[in-house]
Order: sequence, then C-alpha cells, then structure tokens
Amino acid sequence: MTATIIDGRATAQRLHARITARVAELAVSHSLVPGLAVILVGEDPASQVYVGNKTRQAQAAGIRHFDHRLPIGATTQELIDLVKALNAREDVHGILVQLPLPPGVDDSAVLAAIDPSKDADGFHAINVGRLSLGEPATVPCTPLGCLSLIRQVIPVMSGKRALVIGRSNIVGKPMAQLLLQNDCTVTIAHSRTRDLPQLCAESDILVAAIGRPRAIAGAWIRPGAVVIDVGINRIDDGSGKSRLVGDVDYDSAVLRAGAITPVPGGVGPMTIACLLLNTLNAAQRIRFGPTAEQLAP
Ligand SMILES: Nc1nc(=O)c2c([nH]1)NC[C@@H]1CN(c3ccc(C(=O)N[C@@H](CCC(=O)O)C(=O)O)cc3)C=[N+]21
Repeated sequence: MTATIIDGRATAQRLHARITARVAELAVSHSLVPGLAVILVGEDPASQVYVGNKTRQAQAAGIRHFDHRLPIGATTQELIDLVKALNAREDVHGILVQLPLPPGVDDSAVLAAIDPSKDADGFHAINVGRLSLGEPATVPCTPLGCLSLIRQVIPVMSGKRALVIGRSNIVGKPMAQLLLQNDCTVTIAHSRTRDLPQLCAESDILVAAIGRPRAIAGAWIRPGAVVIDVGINRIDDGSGKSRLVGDVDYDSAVLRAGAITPVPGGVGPMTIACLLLNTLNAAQRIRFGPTAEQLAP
C-alpha cells in the first residue's frame, strides 16, 4: 500500500480563493478591508522568509498588511506599547507577534497585551481558555490547518484514536483540543513519554509536532493511519546544500500510512491561509458583532 498524499498547497489555495472572494464582497458591501499587523523583532532569516510569504499572500487576498520590524534590542515595554497602539487602530483587525521573541523579552506579557478580539494567532489566554471550554474562540493557525487536512481524509473522526506528539502551546495543546472536540480519543506524547512506538502503533491519526528531523520512523506507524507532519526542519543533505524535512521519516512512512502530508507543501501553506482566515473572521466580528457570519476553514 502507498499513502494518499494530502496536498496542503492545493488545499491552502482553495481556502485562499474563498477568503479572497469574501474580502472582495466585504469591500463592496460594507467598505470593510480586513487589516493584519505583524510584529517581527530581530533578523532571524527563517522568520523573515515566513513574514515575507505572509505579506504577499495577505496582499493577494485583498487584506491590508502592516509590517512592524523592530531591532533585536527591543524591550518588552516597547513591544507592549506597539501592541496597544495596534489594538486602538480601527484599520487593524488581526495582530501577530512573530515567535520566538529574543531572549530577555517577556513573550507572555506581550501576548497578554493583544486585544483578544484581534488575536490572529489565538495565543492569548482568553482564546486558549475559550477553546478548552468549547466556546467560540480564535484557534491557532497551525492546528486549525491540520484539522482541515485531517477532515479531507476522515470526515467523521468520532472514536478515532489520535496521537499528538508534542505539547507546545502553539501546536500540540490546541491540536489535542480540536481533536477532542471532534470526539477523538486523544493522547499527547512528549519528550518524557515511554514507548512512543507502541503509542504510534495504536493510533489512527498521528500529528507530529516535535521539531526533530525524521524522528518518527515509518515502522512505528499503524498501517493505514493518517499522518500529519507539522515539522519544518532545515537539514544539511550531505553535499553542503540544505533541504526541508519533517518530523516524520517520510520515505518509510509513506509505505505504511493511509494518508500523509508532505514537507514542504503540507501543513506550512495551511498555516498561512488560516492566519488570513482568522484575520478576516476577526474583522467580521469586530464590525458586525459576535453573531457575525464566519468563513469556515
Ligand atoms: N506568532 C507566530 N505565528 C506563527 O504562525 C509562526 C510564528 N509565530 N513563528 C514561526 C512559525 C513558522 N511558521 C511557518 C508557517 C508557514 C510555513 C510554510 O509555508 N512553509 C512552506 C515551506 C517554506 C520554505 O520553503 O521554507 C511549506 O511547508 O511548504 C513555514 C513556517 C509560522 N510560525
């Protein structure tokens, strides 16, 4: 058996097209143009690439984009002041603070300063709490994108055994919440977990978000399982050139899985599309109130 390849790039393009259409409608009918502000501190090259991609895609969708680049020495207070200024702007509906912030900056204080209604990433404690309560919440972009990819191959997840590998606040924990909401039986594995291969062998859905290149062996995967690879690891390919690999050993996993996301072209493009989705939906809620129509992922 060889796995169905879940095409994240194509899925993200379809979502992007629906977002673009809704943005155009809002401009005509309500003169509403969603705005996304991005704060990037320092010069990390990977972050610059990601922010650049996002800028282009926001613009292509008709979403206004405000770039704030701060020097590496920016202080917690400077960042909080900038966030508060963006909270107050009527033309900004989504705020994203690119993580990680430089050492010495109190990232939780900066995230806490974001108006929860403008929290494009869903990292604010209010949105984290709402998600865990099952209330309407802004959901972090990467897990939201992963859920949409899983749904393509498993429309009804009820009763499925799902394993989330990784317990970060930005991927692992919210991913587990979303799977739980979809009536999966959810296990969260992490660096102290014993017998990960056995847990993998029991899982119908596997989401790998540990940040270690090819750490999940194909031989561990339950035959026919759905494998979502969140990892984006740049490795030396031996000849001095670098390439991207996931947290899953793709070449062996593709022979056992029922469906699998590639890296690149899997989860990454969905993360960006979901960021635009969160910004659009925030703009609709801010303008039309809590019962505003929302675009589905
Ligand atoms: N507040 C915050 N929110 C984030 O969502 C956030 C963040 N900080 N910090 C950094 C990470 C990283 N991230 C990526 C998103 C898309 C791709 C992406 O599109 N990747 C392409 C490949 C890109 C390439 O070739 O390098 C792909 O997987 O196909 C990658 C990385 C969002 N992040």
